[in-house]
Amino acid sequence: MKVCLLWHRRDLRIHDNVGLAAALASGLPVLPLFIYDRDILDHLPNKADARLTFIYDEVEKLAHETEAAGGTFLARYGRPLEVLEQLVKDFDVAAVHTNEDYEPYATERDTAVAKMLKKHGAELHAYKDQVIFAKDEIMTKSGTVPKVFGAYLKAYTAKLTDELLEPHDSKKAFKKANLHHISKEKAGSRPTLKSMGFERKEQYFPPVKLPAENLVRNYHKTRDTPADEHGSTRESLNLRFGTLSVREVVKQAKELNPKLLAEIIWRDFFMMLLWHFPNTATESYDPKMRDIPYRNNEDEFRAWCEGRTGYPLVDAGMRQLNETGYLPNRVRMTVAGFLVKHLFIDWRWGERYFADKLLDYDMANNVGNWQWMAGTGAISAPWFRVYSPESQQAQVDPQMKYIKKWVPEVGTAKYPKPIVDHKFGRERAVEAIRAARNAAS
Ligand SMILES: Cc1cc2nc3c(=O)[nH]c(=O)nc-3n(C[C@H](O)[C@H](O)[C@H](O)COP(=O)(O)OP(=O)(O)OC[C@H]3O[C@@H](n4cnc5c(N)ncnc54)[C@H](O)[C@@H]3O)c2cc1C
Repeated sequence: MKVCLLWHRRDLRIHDNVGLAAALASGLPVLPLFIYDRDILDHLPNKADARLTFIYDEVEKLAHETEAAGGTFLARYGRPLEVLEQLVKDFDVAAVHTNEDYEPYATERDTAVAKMLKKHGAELHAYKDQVIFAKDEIMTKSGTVPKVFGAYLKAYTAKLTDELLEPHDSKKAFKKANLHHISKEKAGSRPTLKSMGFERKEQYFPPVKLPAENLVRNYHKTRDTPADEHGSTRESLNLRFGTLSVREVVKQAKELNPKLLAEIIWRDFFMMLLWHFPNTATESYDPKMRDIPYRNNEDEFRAWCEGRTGYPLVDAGMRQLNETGYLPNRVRMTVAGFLVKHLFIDWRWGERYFADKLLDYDMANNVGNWQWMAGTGAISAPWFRVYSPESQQAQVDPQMKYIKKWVPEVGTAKYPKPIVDHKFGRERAVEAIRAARNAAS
């Protein structure tokens, strides 16, 4: 019997899922699938990984929901190309449905998968699901890639109709009649964290639900208060893994708070930029910023990683990141700016460190924001702008509530002296960047 696969990746949910809705409507019985991708997992630095724990729990939830609806959920550990080729041989797979992923690794992988499937007479169907507008759906009037956020935002909100935010009815169609059921032996057992060589890492994960209405209404007033745990939505993790649908998130923001809507649109913006310029995952977008003589002092980098710079807001942020896998946006900006300007360390070092630590790590958002802070991106703060960590602290944590939580020894003899003087660090970076830019032009 011919079947189709629904290959889950960054869309770990049944409701409002474009690819799943299309698979269920295709007329072929659907076998949902998740692949624990060795090409990604083999590079994780720790065997106890909170993100993998989150993914594992969500995949198990999907498996149980599928069984409860009368279907079979497949889970495999391996390399997607090999796993899919084996599944095509084991089952009579006519099509694989999936939702698009715009990261460079994912686009290359999907091209290879489509080619392999074609060889076997099957097709790959990929759908836009994790953003509202992708690729070149929003361009400038002259047809170029937008690099001014204000203009992009204007064009985006003008195009953002309520119909686009209507949920896709994947949940309604997720029933026995549309699902394929096979025996446990044929389905094979699902990998466990242990069988993949990992262990659980318990960490706080924000609940899989929309943020409270009250929080969203007040978001513009509370978002820059790191001491307030409910100051921002904490929806980044659920957006990252698609446990919430972007349409429900955008719909809520559109109805309740334009500032929040604009922040969420940054996410689409950075994904669009990375899709157009995949080289910027590892290279500065601005050619004049590619030969900056960063100092890259390893001891200072370590002090930054461990929250020992002598700048309380930077240290509080890095300690929060290390312990919880989360950082509020304004503190992300402060620690990033400090690394790339005051310590004058390559933005890629910081980007990689965040990639290891952030629960909500997303290549497009991380790279985009790091390049913004370093002044190297397609869109950036001016390269000569250097934020003072002390002024940031006075603005966002005047009572030092946040700082005292994470750096209890602040103000005592145990707390280190500043690793670099603000004025000295600022001038050192600005002069070196100016000289490198002049040499490049
Ligand atoms: C150096 C640096 C690195 C970052 N790395 C990441 C990352 O790896 N993954 C990630 O999701 N966000 C990243 N951000 C953006 C932002 O800090 C987080 O999305 C936000 O702090 C998550 O908390 P929240 O969900 O409560 O955000 P809220 O303030 O409640 O915002 C709601 C949603 O809007 C989106 N958003 C908000 N601010 C931004 C922004 N500046 N850029 C892109 N999207 C945004 C996110 O999806 C977020 O969940 C980074 C920012 C900086 C300065």
